[in-house]
Order: sequence, then structure tokens, then C-alpha cells
Amino acid sequence: MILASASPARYKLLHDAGITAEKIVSGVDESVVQHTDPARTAGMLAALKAQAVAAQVTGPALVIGCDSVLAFDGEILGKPADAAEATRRWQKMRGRSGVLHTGHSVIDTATGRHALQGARTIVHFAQVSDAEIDAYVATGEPLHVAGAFTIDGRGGAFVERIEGDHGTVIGLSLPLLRKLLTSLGHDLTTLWS
Ligand SMILES: Nc1nc2c(ncn2[C@H]2C[C@H](O)[C@@H](COP(=O)(O)OP(=O)(O)OP(=O)(O)O)O2)c(=O)[nH]1
Repeated sequence: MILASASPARYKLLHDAGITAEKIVSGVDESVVQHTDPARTAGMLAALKAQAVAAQVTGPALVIGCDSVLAFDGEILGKPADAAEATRRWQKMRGRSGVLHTGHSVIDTATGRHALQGARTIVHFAQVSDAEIDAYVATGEPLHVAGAFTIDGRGGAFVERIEGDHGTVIGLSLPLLRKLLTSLGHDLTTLWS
């Protein structure tokens, strides 16, 4: 399996699930997709990433590309531009909920077949204080992640509950990956190392 992503979180999620993927960063410029629907935006970017990497691959491989965005207050939010934006977002997000959409695209380079599907998880944010927001932003963590929060890092303390698969929030849904691989005629368990 080739992971078309720079995300250490996605790589670790696969590795911990028994799948040691090769990482090839797609280099796709995410600004090329300007869609109003968050699921479509994440899906289109996931497909672009997988296609960009699959084009570089010679021989049989399963390439997976993912993209995550947070739909909140009618906006499609990726990574915050800077600390000020991360702070503003948290001041709006606290005590409310958003939907984390992650698009998944799997390409089987041996057959040319591909499967594309999105997953969504509702995230309920805690009523964090200004001091907690400042401390979180100061760690730098929210600057590197879609939605300006993590569920498995320091941000986990600020996520009250989720409705959906937690992997979708981190950036890759394993149950969805299983379904996509099955649709391409592959058994996920054969990828276990
Ligand atoms: N560890 C962790 N990372 C998260 C979480 N939520 C989002 N992220 C990270 C995963 C991805 O690195 C990033 C989502 O942005 P993208 O989907 O655009 O991926 P990224 O640009 O990082 O890498 P890529 O475009 O796939 O090469 O945010 C979380 O809850 N936990």
C-alpha cells in the first residue's frame, strides 16, 4: 500500500492497524479545488492526491489518498493560516459542533480501477476558556491540522464526544478503507504485516 499523504497521523493510524504503507507525498496544491460542498471538496482533493501519486508508480500497488476538512458554521475549514486564525476559530467552535469530512480515494495500479468515498464524523467541542485556547494555540498543534484541532493529541481534551468513526477525524477511516479495498477485490487482512 502507498499512502499519498504527508500526514504522520495517517501513516501511524495505518501502521498501528498492521499496515505498513510506503509514503509518497502528492504535492497537490489544495487551493485548486474551490467547491462549496465539504464532502465534495474532500473527495476531489483525495482523488487528486491519489492520482498524482499513482501516476508516479510503476508496477502493481494500492494507492490511497485522503483529505480532511471541517464543515463549521457554513464554512469549509482546512488548516488555520496562523495562530490568530486558530484562536478565532476556537472562540467560535467552543461549546458547538462541526462535521469533519474525510475523502478517501484508492487506486489499484494493477487494474486501473479506483474507489472513492467520503466519511463524516460530528465533533462536539468543549466549552474551553480563553486561557485554554491560548495555551493550545501556543503549542503549535492546531496550526498543522485540518479544523485546528486533533482528537488524539492535546486537542483531545477539548473534544467532548464524536458521532462517527474516530479515524475519520484523525484523517483516515479504517472501516471505510476496508470497504473500498473490498470493492476493488482486495482483502484488507492480506495487507497486514
Ligand atoms: N493526529 C491528528 N491529525 C489530525 C487530526 N485532524 C486532522 N489532522 C491532520 C491530518 C492531516 O495531516 C491534516 C489534514 O490535512 P490534509 O487532509 O490536507 O492532509 P495533509 O495536508 O496533512 O497531508 P496530505 O495533503 O495528505 O499530504 O490534519 C487529528 O484529530 N489528529
